[in-house]
Amino acid sequence: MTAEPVVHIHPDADVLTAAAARRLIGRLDIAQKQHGTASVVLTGGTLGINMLRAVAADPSRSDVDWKRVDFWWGDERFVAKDSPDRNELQARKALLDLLDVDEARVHPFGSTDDFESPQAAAEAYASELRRAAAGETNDGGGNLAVPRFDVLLLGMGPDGHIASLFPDMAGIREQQLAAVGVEDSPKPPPQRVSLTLPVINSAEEIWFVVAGEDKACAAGLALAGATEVQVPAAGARGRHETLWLLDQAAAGQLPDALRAAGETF
Ligand SMILES: O=C1O[C@H](COP(=O)(O)O)[C@@H](O)[C@H](O)[C@H]1O
Repeated sequence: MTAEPVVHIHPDADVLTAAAARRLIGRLDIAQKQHGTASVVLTGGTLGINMLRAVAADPSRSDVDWKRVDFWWGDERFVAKDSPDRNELQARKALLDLLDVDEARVHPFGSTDDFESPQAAAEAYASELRRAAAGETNDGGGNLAVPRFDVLLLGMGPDGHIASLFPDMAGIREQQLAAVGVEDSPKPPPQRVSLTLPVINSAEEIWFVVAGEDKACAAGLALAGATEVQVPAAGARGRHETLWLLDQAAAGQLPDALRAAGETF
């Protein structure tokens, strides 16, 4: 089962990140009430990190018991652990360092400090996913063993890339592995590690958080039926919800029917 995209349009990037942050807090609270724990897959990128800052600033963040939240990442730049390029480091500074988290539930990708290649870091992440999946029944990843992801956040590049899956490259075509190493990312830094599309699509809910005119063309193509190889964002579908949280500028080239059906906030 996969969910058709639903579009929410916000006036600007600040309103969008504040609304997405409030929504995430509410969703994690519900997940904890249902399952005892909650899990979120974080994204890097401008909006992804600004959204985490907005979670930190939201007074309702105390609704969530952050010690019972698992934090995963959709992708990582394969650089040194203390590099400012690391999605993990940016997320820690924006949010995790301000919360009382259980470090055993924080699952960053490995860095160049620990692994010789992005492929080795990807294999290790797949093993960590398998370990976390043990004891959970989640068949969403097909033959890939993955834990339950309550919410998976995605930014999107102007080329339509999601996580570190780029148009017309090997990563977006990968169906057998849970995570892949990337050697030649068109966006620097060139070496990266990423979840694959089947694992992304095993999430209960996928939320795109996208702002800016430079993203409008890719958003329009993704929602108008482009293939995932052309526009990787087109292939991401949550099991129960696929939400496109956009600002007005990013929504500028949506198909008319979707724009009309989209909720404006
Ligand atoms: O490099 C990356 O870029 C994308 C999009 O970032 P943005 O700054 O254009 O919003 C992001 O989703 C990904 O996690 C990150 O590694």
